[in-house]
Amino acid sequence: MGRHKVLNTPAIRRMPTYFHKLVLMQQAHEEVVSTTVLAKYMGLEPIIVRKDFELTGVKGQPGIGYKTHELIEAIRSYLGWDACKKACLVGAGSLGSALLGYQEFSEYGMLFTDVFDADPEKIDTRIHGHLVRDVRQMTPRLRQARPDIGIICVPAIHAQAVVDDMIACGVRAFWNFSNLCLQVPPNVVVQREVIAGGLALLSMKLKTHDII
Ligand SMILES: NC(=O)c1ccc[n+]([C@@H]2O[C@H](COP(=O)([O-])OP(=O)(O)OC[C@H]3O[C@@H](n4cnc5c(N)ncnc54)[C@H](O)[C@@H]3O)[C@@H](O)[C@H]2O)c1
Repeated sequence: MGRHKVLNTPAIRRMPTYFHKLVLMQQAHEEVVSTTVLAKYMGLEPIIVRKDFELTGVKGQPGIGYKTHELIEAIRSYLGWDACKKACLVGAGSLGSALLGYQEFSEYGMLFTDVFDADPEKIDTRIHGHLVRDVRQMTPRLRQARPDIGIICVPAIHAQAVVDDMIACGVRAFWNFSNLCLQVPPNVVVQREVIAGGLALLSMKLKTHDII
């Protein structure tokens, strides 16, 4: 069995927040940034921020900090946002349409190259400029287009079948928005996104702070 590098998930989850703040700082012509400033902004200990930046390979100057543009590029490279990834979205409903309209994905190196749906009302229409194709055309199209990422926005009951078809076409990474834990072979990676998880945490914070 292949050995996988253990990912520092909390650090990876913090990277986009650093990135967005650094871009704002760059726009404000702040050419140098210290870990103390970022740590205060994020409510973290400076040592955590320093260790996170170490992962990217960027070098700061003691007593001065990091060059903002170098840090931005180091984070971009560490996250693989400097390489273009082709994404195929299946299920162009409420959520799928919202994702298709999110312009910033291109800054993170992700481009929508294919969109599929099963609804005759949506097929052959354009959503945020992206052509929606009949899901029955998916297999021949994907064998040719070879997307890097499959984005799953279909109802849970259809998600596994859609993913199985995509795996058969060679798709090896899935961003799963459906309310289903997908079963995939070991050479396939899945990242499940659950907005309800954030809401659950917020609800618990409300409860424990006795706000409601
Ligand atoms: N992860 C989250 O936090 C989160 C948030 C919202 C919705 N969801 C989930 O995302 C999915 C989509 O939600 P929505 O609100 O956009 O629903 P929706 O009904 O608006 O959209 C679903 C779309 O999938 C299409 N579809 C159905 N079966 C298909 C198939 N076999 N092949 C291709 N397309 C097919 C439908 O025609 C429709 O356009 C659901 O599974 C929902 O539970 C998850």
